[in-house]
Amino acid sequence: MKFCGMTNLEDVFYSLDLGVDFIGFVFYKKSPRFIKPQEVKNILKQLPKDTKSVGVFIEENENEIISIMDYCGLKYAQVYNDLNIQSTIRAYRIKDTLPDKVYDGLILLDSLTAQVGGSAQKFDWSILEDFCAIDRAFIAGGVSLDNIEAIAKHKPYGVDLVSSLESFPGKKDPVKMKNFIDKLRSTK
Ligand SMILES: O=C(O)c1ccccc1N[C@@H]1O[C@H](COP(=O)(O)O)[C@@H](O)[C@H]1O
Repeated sequence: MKFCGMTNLEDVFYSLDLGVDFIGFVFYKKSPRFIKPQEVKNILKQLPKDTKSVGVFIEENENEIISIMDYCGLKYAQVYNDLNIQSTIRAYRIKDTLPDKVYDGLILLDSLTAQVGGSAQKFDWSILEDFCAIDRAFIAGGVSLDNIEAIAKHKPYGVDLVSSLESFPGKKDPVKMKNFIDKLRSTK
């Protein structure tokens, strides 16, 4: 499970307490969850060394991504193009069909909407039936307490969510986080 769009230490600590596996930080300046590399570095140095931290990169090139990851101490880069970077989560934006060929490692499927990411919009999950890479795919886009059972049926590697956990963009609601985790655990 991945909780993304972290902007503060309190939300990160609580996510880890709840047992969230991947913690995401958005470096896209147009996002309301944008966080500066310096703040991410400061947060990460206060976390256990094995925390699976993820930087979300939209506009940066390979060298810029590697430089920010090294500076912050990030473990994974979530990227939206084929890039030659180790430890990526390759994100694909889905309208109504899945890509014919997908990257070898972890992948992420989010809905294609006017804004990139954090849209709270789901794609048609019925297309996941028989998807050959479901066991290494995070499903994102509008995942919430109300639809976790529908997505769990497809047995993805994980789910990734932002909007449904927030009290406002950039700030997580602890009650929503806890309720989601409780529902997810009772669904498995
Ligand atoms: O969260 C953002 O603002 C964001 C901005 C740019 C790229 C990705 C972003 N987050 C990703 O959005 C989806 C989930 O969004 P939601 O649950 O539908 O709100 C997930 O992949 C995040 O990593």
